[in-house]
Amino acid sequence: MSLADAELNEVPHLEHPPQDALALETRGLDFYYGKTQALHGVDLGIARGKITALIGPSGCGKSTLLRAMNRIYELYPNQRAEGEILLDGEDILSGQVNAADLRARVGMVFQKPTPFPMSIYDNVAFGVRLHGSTSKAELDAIVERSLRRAALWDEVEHKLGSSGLGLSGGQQQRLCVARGIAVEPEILLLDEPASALDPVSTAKLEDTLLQLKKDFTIVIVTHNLQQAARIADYTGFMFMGKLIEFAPTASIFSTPRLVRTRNYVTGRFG
Ligand SMILES: Nc1ncnc2c1ncn2[C@@H]1O[C@H](COP(=O)(O)OP(=O)(O)OP(=O)(O)O)[C@@H](O)[C@H]1O
Repeated sequence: MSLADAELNEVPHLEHPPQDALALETRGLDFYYGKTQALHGVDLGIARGKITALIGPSGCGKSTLLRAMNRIYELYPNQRAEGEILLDGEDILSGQVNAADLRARVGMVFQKPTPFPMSIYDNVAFGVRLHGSTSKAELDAIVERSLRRAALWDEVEHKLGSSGLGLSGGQQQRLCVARGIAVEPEILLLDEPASALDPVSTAKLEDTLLQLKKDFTIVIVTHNLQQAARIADYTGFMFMGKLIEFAPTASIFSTPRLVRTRNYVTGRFG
């Protein structure tokens, strides 16, 4: 049952998971593109072993927040984050955490499938090779396990030497998931991973993510509200660079506390 308009309010409502359940947390996170501030004091808690969805209108800061979590923005000039991002309690913005190590712990899958121009096998092995020496037998096992977990093994096991670019869009995206999890990250970030996929490939990717949350913490940015409702345990609603509502997904969709969240999830603006 929805709350009456009078009961909805404008004060941010953040119902985060308990502190000891958090894999990652942002505290007072601000983000700047040059002089433009794109995030304003974001406090967000990401529960370990769950799927958290970030939703909100275009330009509200969803991708920016995601990109802060593994400091990928550092690869671009004039982008900076201020505040704290705690990964297992350690502040990754403190200057003490090496970027390469961080990105092995917090992997990312982008909106458009981005297989490297190399074989399916080498795509998955890429990060593992980068992060240390592994025997051929170990590498074979990691590649197979990662492709199985990404629900792609059955479709590619006989063509591991073929180019990753020869796969369909949906397969390419699952290949990127396999590449991301091959290094056993703690957290997998996905930025609109299904936006370029057809409904069948989208359903497959969603099933894959539901399987993966047994082993990984997942954060997904999506425009697709049904997708958030289907797969996310927690959902955060962002508006103009602020996280204004955060709660278990069912509450966000059935009993949103803020007028803006209600209007967005019921399709009144977006
Ligand atoms: N490279 C950039 N340089 C300057 N401003 C940027 C840059 N990238 C994003 N912004 C601005 O930061 C704000 C947040 O953008 P962001 O991409 O995080 O939003 P979003 O919620 O992910 O949007 P969308 O749903 O359209 O992808 C926007 O106002 C955007 O214009």
